[in-house]
Amino acid sequence: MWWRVTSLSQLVSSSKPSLLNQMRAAYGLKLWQAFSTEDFKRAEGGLCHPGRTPVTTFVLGGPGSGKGTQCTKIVETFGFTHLSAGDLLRKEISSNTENGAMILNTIKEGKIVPSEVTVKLILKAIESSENDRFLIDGFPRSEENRVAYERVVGTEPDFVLFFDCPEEEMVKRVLNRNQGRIDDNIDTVKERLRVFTALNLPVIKYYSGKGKLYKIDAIGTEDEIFERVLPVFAALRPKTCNNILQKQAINEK
Ligand SMILES: Nc1ncnc2c1ncn2[C@@H]1O[C@H](COP(=O)(O)OP(=O)(O)O)[C@@H](O)[C@H]1O
Ligand SMILES: Nc1ccn([C@H]2C[C@H](O)[C@@H](COP(=O)(O)OP(=O)(O)O)O2)c(=O)n1
Ligand SMILES: [Mg+2]
Repeated sequence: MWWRVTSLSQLVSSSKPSLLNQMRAAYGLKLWQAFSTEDFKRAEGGLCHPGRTPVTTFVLGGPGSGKGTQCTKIVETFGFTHLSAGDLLRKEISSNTENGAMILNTIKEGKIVPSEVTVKLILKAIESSENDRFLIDGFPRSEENRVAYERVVGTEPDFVLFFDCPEEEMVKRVLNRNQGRIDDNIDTVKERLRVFTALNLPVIKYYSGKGKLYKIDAIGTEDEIFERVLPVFAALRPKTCNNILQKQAINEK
């Protein structure tokens, strides 16, 4: 199997008190404040300008798998900035920009907008934010997306979440989403599922091969799923602390 099996499953198996509450007790109410900028610093250089080294997490999964729902919870708990590629594209449509009509048609047909357009929107959003940790939701949706991002940004994401959900459940959720979205209909969702399998699964497989993928079972209540997400972020701290300690040791020599 090519999925990365995280060694964190023990952490989520018994949830009384919940892992979230255990972490709150350990770090205080606003968990993300425990993850200082220093914790997240990696190599020299930066994403968009010198000295800037944000943490980036890609959030993947089929339509209706719960990406947006879980991103909201991650933001509340860990202080990430949520950048939904779909939201950025929908904003282009409602602002009547030069690409608006093309984006609308592409989304209606369940296809993928050219990478150049989407990467530019994501970069603009990162650059206009002061934050140093980003959840990039619904991107990359194809190898073309992935390669374009890496070419422009010059780095890979720190890790990738994949919400694994059966098709039947995804269809049910999309058709009940009730947000007035032009693509939340049976014909578009069928095409989106086809596109997901053909174009997005190879990206997921790619990150699995790189050891960056965290596969999350997306069946259950929103809170149950979030309990599965938590250890992925909790694991950031010791790892990055180790890096900092190593750096300090080198500097002190
Ligand atoms: N665990 C869950 N169980 C049932 N419904 C869910 C769950 N998580 C999210 N939903 C609902 O399913 C729909 C799709 O969720 P959303 O977060 O928009 O998914 P995505 O961003 O992956 O398309 C929304 O109406 C949301 O409220
Ligand atoms: N990287 C991306 C992300 C979204 N899009 C387009 C095509 C997608 O079907 C729509 C909607 O994306 P969005 O992430 O909002 O959809 P879901 O939350 O998975 O239902 O936007 C894209 O073309 N390229
Ligand atoms: Mg979404």
